[in-house]
Amino acid sequence: MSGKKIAIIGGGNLGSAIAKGLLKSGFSKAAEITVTKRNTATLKDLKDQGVQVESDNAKAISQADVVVVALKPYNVKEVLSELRASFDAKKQILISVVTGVFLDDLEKITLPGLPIFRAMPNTAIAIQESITCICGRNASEEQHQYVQKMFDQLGVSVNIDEKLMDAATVLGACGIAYALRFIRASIQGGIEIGFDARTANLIVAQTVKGAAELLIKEKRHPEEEIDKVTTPKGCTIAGLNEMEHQGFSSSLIKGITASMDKIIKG
Ligand SMILES: NC(=O)C1=CN([C@@H]2O[C@H](COP(=O)(O)OP(=O)(O)OC[C@H]3O[C@@H](n4cnc5c(N)ncnc54)[C@H](O)[C@@H]3O)[C@@H](O)[C@H]2O)C=CC1
Ligand SMILES: O=C(O)[C@@H]1CCC=N1
Repeated sequence: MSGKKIAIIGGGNLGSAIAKGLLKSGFSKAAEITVTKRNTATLKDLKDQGVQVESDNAKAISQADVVVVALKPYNVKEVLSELRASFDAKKQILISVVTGVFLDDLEKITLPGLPIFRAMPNTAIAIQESITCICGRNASEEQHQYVQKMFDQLGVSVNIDEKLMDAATVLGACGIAYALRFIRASIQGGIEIGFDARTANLIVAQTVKGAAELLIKEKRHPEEEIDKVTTPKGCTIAGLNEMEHQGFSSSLIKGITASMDKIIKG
């Protein structure tokens, strides 16, 4: 239990997922979390669990020890610059999960010297299975440890250099969508070869989970595991090679670089 009051500014997809993850993990009590949104009606689920929902950002920030900003990138400057007076650089830390807004910009919009972190999680944070890349400035060792502990409760966290934050956005945050699209395509294939959608979904999702666990728990390289599956002249290699002839790996790599270009060039 952290004991700190956390204000999440912007209770959309990610802001709400963070609140749910903090609750489920036991890192925060419901009464320690405030989630803000202009129209709080859609936050009923969180409110029913005892989370404070609020449309007044200034009030939420001034009562918080930790401010998590989960606004859309184009809203950040406008919203935060009006809230400058609510921050306290001596007592608070700011954690931004916003894509493409630098530590430099965040410090200019808020207060000089305010301990500021950028964290890039993905939506699996709602079930404590996110990968979250973190970087920060102006923070003490204790504050760094707090932020890392917070995101470790919500999955796995890794400290990175800020210059890799856009790449982290693509690989981890966008990555969950790429993985889900792989799963959806596999389900469609599974239906074509005879399964009903529900059974295909279960088989594919558990297969992907197993593949990921082999890499995470056993620290194996994917190709080492693939070699164990590909019987000579067998059906796996026939399928894999056809996928590669159709551009499977190439399309993924091109998709990843297209996402990166979109962040960099807008
Ligand atoms: N959705 C995702 O998977 C990820 C999103 N991000 C980043 O997180 C941020 C939020 O993304 P989403 O949650 O997907 O967007 P979203 O649009 O679902 O959430 C933003 C929320 O901010 C609220 N909002 C707008 N103006 C406000 C104001 N003045 N005061 C309080 N709330 C206000 C909106 O009503 C909305 O609910 C973005 O910057 C995005 O780049 C980062 C990693 C993953
Ligand atoms: O698509 C987006 O722009 C956001 C950033 C990472 C995930 N969703």
